[in-house]
Amino acid sequence: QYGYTLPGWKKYNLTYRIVNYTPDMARADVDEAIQKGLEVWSRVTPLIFTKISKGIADIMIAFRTRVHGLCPRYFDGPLGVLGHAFPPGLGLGGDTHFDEDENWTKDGVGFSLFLVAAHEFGHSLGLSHSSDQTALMFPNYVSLDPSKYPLSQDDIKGIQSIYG
Ligand SMILES: O=C1CC=C(NS(=O)(=O)c2ccc(-c3ccccc3)cc2)CC1=O
Ligand SMILES: [Ca+2]
Ligand SMILES: [Zn+2]
Repeated sequence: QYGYTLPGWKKYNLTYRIVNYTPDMARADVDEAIQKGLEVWSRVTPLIFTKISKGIADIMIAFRTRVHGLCPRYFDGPLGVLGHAFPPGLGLGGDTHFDEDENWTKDGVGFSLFLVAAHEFGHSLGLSHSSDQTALMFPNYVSLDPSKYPLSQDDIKGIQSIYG
């Protein structure tokens, strides 16, 4: 008990809401990419994610550009930063924004929404960047084959140190 746990959610049952959709992809494909991005983490923790369609969820997901709403961070147009997410907490905590100026894709040209979402949700759950270049939490986008299990041992060690 002398150790400390990283700031994570104090509960295992988290809600998420997709506030708006990118025109780049079919709605069903966005729903699936987000759901799979969350499943990457729920598979290795006791976390349970429940999708809600109105009201305030723990993890509010939105596609935004440039300066947007009350968000203290802004986007930079095409390329560069693809998304950002806030660490666990009230209000903005856990919220995840994707840069609508990117070309989002399921399996074609552009950035894989599933991969970027899985990375950003790592932040929403309390993880920071990893120096392990095979890690999902590595700071640079690597177009992994999404069908491959994107979590590295480093990611699993990190998330289980918060939600063991
Ligand atoms: O906190 C930050 C600040 C900058 C970021 N850069 S990004 O949006 O271009 C980004 C970089 C890497 C990824 C990624 C890394 C490994 C696997 C899949 C995606 C996703 C988004 C991502 C991020 O989460
Ligand atoms: Ca951008
Ligand atoms: Zn934002």
